[in-house]
Amino acid sequence: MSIRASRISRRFGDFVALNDVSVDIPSGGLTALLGPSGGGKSTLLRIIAGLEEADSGTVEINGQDATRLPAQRRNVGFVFQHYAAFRHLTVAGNVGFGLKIRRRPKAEIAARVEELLALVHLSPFADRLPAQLSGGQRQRMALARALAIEPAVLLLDEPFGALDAQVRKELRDWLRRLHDEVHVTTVFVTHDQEEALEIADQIVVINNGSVEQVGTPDELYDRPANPFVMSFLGPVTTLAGRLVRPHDLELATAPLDSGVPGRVVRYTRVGFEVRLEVDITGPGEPVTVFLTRAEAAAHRVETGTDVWLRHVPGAPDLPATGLTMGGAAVPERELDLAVTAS
Ligand SMILES: Nc1ncnc2c1ncn2[C@@H]1O[C@H](COP(=O)(O)OP(=O)(O)OP(=O)(O)O)[C@@H](O)[C@H]1O
Repeated sequence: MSIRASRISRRFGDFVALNDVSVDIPSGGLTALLGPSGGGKSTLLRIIAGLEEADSGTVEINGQDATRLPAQRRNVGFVFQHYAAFRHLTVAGNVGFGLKIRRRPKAEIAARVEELLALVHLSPFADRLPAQLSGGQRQRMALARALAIEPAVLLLDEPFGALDAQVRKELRDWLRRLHDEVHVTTVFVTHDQEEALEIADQIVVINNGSVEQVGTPDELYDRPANPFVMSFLGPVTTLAGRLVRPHDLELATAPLDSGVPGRVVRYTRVGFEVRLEVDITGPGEPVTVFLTRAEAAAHRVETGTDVWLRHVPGAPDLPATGLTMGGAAVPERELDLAVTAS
C-alpha cells in the first residue's frame, strides 16, 4: 500500500509545523522520517494516520483519497514511544484486543494471536501481564497488537525511543527482519540518524517543517543535498572552506600535494577510533580528523605532531557557508564537531 502526502501544511497558532510538505512512500518499504526534535515528523505521521488534520493538502493511501477518512477507517496500525497497554489484560489479550472488538470468531483470534506472538518472539509470555515484561518486550507486544488487525500500513512514532541503547539496537535489527518477513508498508519516526541509516529503505529528512532531502541511506550519505543533511547524518568539520567528514580526511606527517599544514592539539582514543583536533597554520578553526587506530599508529601521531591534511578525492564535500544549525537542530553529540563549521 503506497502512501502519498501532497502539499501538507499545518500550523499551531502562529507556528508553522509543516510547510507545504510532499512525501511519496512506496508500497512494502520501510521509510524513516528523520530529523531534529520539533521538525514536524510526528505531526506528519499523525496526519497520515488520521489522528491530526492538515490545514491544507491531501493524503492518499493506495491511490485512494484518505484526507477526510477517520483514523479507524484508514486501516493503519500505530505504535507510539510510550505504548499504553491494557494493564489488566494478558499479553495475549492485548494483542488480540483489536480483533475482539471487531467481533472476530474466538478460534480465529486465538490462532492469529499465537502466530503474532511467535513472530515477535513472545510466545512464552502470552499469559503474563504487561507489567511483567521488560520495556523491549512491551514494545514488541505493541507491534504485535498493531499488526493484529492486518493494517495496510504500519506507522511507528519513535517506537524504541524510551529504551536504552543496547535494547534499541536489538529491536531495530529485529524490526528490519520482521519487516523482511511481513512486508507491510512501514513508516517510522526517528531523530537517530544511525537508526535510519541502518534499517530504512528510504529516508525523508525533515527539518523546520520542510523536507530537506529524500533518498536511500546511501544516496543521502554519499550525496547530501545540503550542509544540513550532511551534518545531520554524521559528524562534519571544515577544511579550506569545505564541509567534509572527519574520516574522509587524509593525514600525512610530511608535506602533501595541496595539503593543508597544521599541528595536532588534541588526541583522543574512542574505542577503535582515534580523534584528532588539528590547529591549522594561519587563520581558521581547528579541524577534526578521525583515523583508525592502525593509521594513527602508522603515522606515529600524538599531540604536538606537525601534519598535513587533504580531503580524500571523491568523498562528499559541500561549501561550508550557509550551514544553519539553528538551536537544537543538530544532535548534541555532533555539536562539538559541527560548530567548527559555523
Ligand atoms: N498540538 C500542538 N499544539 C501546539 N504545537 C504543537 C502541537 N503539536 C506539535 N506542535 C509543535 O509543532 C512542532 C512539530 O512537532 P512534531 O511533534 O511534529 O515534531 P517532531 O519532529 O516529531 O519532534 P520530536 O522528535 O521532538 O517529536 C513542534 O515545535 C511542536 O511543539
